[in-house]
Amino acid sequence: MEQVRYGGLEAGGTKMVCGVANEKGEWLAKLTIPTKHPQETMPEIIAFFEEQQIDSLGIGSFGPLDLVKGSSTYGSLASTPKKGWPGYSLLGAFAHLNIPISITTDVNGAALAEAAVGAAKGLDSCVYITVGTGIGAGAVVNGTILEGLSHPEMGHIPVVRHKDDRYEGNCPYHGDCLEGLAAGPAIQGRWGKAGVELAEVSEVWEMEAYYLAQAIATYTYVLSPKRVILGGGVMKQRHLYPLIRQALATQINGYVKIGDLEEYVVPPGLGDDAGLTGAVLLAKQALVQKGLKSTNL
Ligand SMILES: Nc1ncnc2c1ncn2[C@@H]1O[C@H](COP(=O)(O)OP(=O)(O)OP(=O)(O)O)[C@@H](O)[C@H]1O
Ligand SMILES: [Zn+2]
Repeated sequence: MEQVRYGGLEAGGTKMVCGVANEKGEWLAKLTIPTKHPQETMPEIIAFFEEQQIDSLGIGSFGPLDLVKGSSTYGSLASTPKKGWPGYSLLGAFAHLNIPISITTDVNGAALAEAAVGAAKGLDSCVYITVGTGIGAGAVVNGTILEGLSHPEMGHIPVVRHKDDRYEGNCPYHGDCLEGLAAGPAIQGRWGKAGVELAEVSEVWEMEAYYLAQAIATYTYVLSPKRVILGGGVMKQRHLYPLIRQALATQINGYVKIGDLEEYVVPPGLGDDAGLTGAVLLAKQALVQKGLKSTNL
């Protein structure tokens, strides 16, 4: 029998990573191109997947996305500031391939990949948070990615301000939500320099940890995940991990029995392939759901 070919697309605001993998998860082909206007970027991606003769496709995309079941614009990008992309249907772009397609957020894809083969391997729940230009989080609950009305927007939860924080916050929708106070651009806006140049300034990271710990406490109370994975550019400041664990312990104050915090709050287990791995797992699930394949994942 010919081998199955799973297509994965990690659609990012900066770059598009495409890959094709077989059943064993071995990469058969890959393509990375910069994200420009969709009219420029998408034809190359579509041609790649056509040529690769994939059997199903998984997409983990930057958002916000319309994932409202039954919506006529299901699988389209919503109000992104990226030129040309609002309203663009990622799902529609591949409809003519006539294959099963599954689409979710990049962070849901990353959570799925981490739960399957990464830092939460063997667990049936986790939350994956990225702290970069924005803050986003995805979750696996009972072995399945979490979607509902559409997809979660965990980066935009309200947080209690740090007593020394005078920064107004920069979320265009909420001002001082989590993303508005703690994503990379908020660090730059508050302290006047990019995070990478502030590595030695302890107040910066103490405040950052205070906000991220609040988010983790909230996700812990609401979702009760078995592990929380933190990635993204800002988390390259490795000293943030112990600071976050400490702040989390203080904030939860023993109310939830978490166990070893070093095992609860962890860095990603997958490297640069995380997004693509998640996308390929979605492709596998899409094929199984269509009944075209019966093996378990
Ligand atoms: N080593 C570092 N230390 C602190 N901050 C960093 C570091 N590297 C990158 N950043 C910050 O992370 C942000 C970029 O995040 P990231 O590298 O995850 O890219 P991104 O893909 O644009 O983010 P997003 O996933 O939100 O779209 C910038 O605000 C940058 O200042
Ligand atoms: Zn917000």
